[in-house]
Amino acid sequence: MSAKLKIAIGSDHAGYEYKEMLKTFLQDDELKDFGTDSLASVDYPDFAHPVASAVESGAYNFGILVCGSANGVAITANKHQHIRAAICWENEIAALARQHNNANIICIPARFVSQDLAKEMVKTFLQTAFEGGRHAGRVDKISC
Ligand SMILES: O=C(CO)[C@H](O)[C@H](O)[C@H](O)COP(=O)(O)O
Repeated sequence: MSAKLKIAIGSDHAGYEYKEMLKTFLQDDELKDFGTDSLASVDYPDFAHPVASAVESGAYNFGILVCGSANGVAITANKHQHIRAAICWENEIAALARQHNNANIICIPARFVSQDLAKEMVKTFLQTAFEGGRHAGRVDKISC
């Protein structure tokens, strides 16, 4: 039996419905929802920063962020020193984000992918290991 993952999740209004759907999908994991809590218009940094901080602190294994294009939440999360937030729009990209980049936050563009694909990508992201090897030195060089 594998250990429960601790996952931080957040979205803006554009990602709210996907976030709620993913919470149901991931009900067997330990999930903390950092908001938003409705479809009312909000500012994505107000939710991306708390999710990134939660993962950066080590309290959570992974983060999931959802907004319209995923650009806003990814740009925000990647301001954090130990965060590697990857925008994913195909399942293979979600796998590569883990295998090659050791990404710790998946950023989903709710306005451009289906809910089924979002679920598939999240499952892949959470279940795929970092390959290390030649990728480890490259990932180490990201921080400046
Ligand atoms: O990446 C984003 C912002 O840079 C997101 O796609 C936001 O969800 C989007 O900008 C929200 O747009 P809206 O017109 O305010 O709904």
